[in-house]
Amino acid sequence: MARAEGPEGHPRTVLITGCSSGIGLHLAVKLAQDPQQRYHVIATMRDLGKKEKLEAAAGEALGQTLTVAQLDVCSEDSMSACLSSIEERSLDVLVNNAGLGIVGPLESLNMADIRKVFETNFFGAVQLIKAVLPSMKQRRRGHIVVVSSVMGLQGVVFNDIYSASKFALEGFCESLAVQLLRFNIFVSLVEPGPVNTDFEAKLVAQVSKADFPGTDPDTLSYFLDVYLPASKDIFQTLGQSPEDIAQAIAQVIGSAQPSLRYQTNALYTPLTALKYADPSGDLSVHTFYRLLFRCQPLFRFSLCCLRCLSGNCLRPRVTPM
Ligand SMILES: NC(=O)C1=CN([C@@H]2O[C@H](COP(=O)(O)OP(=O)(O)OC[C@H]3O[C@@H](n4cnc5c(N)ncnc54)[C@H](OP(=O)(O)O)[C@@H]3O)[C@@H](O)[C@H]2O)C=CC1
Ligand SMILES: CC1=C(/C=C/C(C)=C/C=C/C(C)=C/C=O)C(C)(C)CCC1
Repeated sequence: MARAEGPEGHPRTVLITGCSSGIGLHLAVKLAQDPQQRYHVIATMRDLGKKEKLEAAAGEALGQTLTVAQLDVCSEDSMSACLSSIEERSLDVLVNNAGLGIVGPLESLNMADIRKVFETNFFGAVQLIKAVLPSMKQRRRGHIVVVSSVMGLQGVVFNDIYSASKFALEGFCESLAVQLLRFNIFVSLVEPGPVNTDFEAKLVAQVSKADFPGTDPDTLSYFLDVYLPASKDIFQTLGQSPEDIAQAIAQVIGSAQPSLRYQTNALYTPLTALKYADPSGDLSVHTFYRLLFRCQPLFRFSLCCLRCLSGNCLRPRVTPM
């Protein structure tokens, strides 16, 4: 089986979506600053007005091994314009990173916001992958990377829609991988747990503006008083950095025989493993239920232990004002 690398000595062209912040920004910079100069990065974002942060982080790589381009994954025109501008450089690696979060009681979410999450997280990736497949198949070479999530493997309470959008990506990639292997094209799902980027802040901002129509008091209390504080703990205790994820994705891209799945957070894997230990789902549901509703104090204690085990017990805790 041919290796996933490009032709000898030529840098591989990598297109990344969602590079205005977070994981996408860190990955674009990391690949563009590759010591062996193995990559030419096309770092895309939907709003070029936000490119300063990326350009500042890219330093001398800007204009050399890093090009910034506009791409809104929800717009077919934007995608076609971006892809045709790179026609002469056929794409070796596509990283579908762009994504949108949504959290809260299902009754309180409106269908337009629900659809926007699927348009971005799922159909945006589908549209791009569909567009690049013919040229990758023609060249019998390519690597499609999708930034999924632990929530694409195991649902999390009050993350019903977001998790569903990532499950959709998992089923899509799992199916595509078999056919593409025939063409020496690899598909890789990267599944981070909580990552400390703007992602969580955007969710908190959404929640602070929400008035939760159609939600009963008990559900609202479980969400606001139980889930949100526990979720904050999780980000503080288990949260990885966008740099950690960029490093993990760079290794996936540099692999000669990339796998289909890569979880990035060893502390989270016991939770995504539960459903394989008990296919009925009872173990997963009851474990999450107990972690959330039964052992709040113990859960926080166990998170503190996890934090200490992972060597972060000296990490300054930001206490809400
Ligand atoms: N943070 C976390 O805990 C985790 C995140 N993930 C996934 O990682 C990926 C990156 O998220 P992260 O870096 O954390 O968060 P950020 O919110 O920092 O990054 C999300 C990026 O997606 C972009 N984006 C959103 N909608 C579109 C669109 N229609 N077209 C193009 N770009 C778009 C955003 O651009 P803009 O600035 O214009 O909004 C932003 O650049 C997402 O797929 C997310 O689901 C997975 C596991 C954990
Ligand atoms: C683990 C866990 C919880 C929260 C998990 C969270 C909040 C995970 C976030 C993952 C993200 C942000 C993925 C993004 O794609 C609860 C429900 C609080 C309690 C039960 C155990």
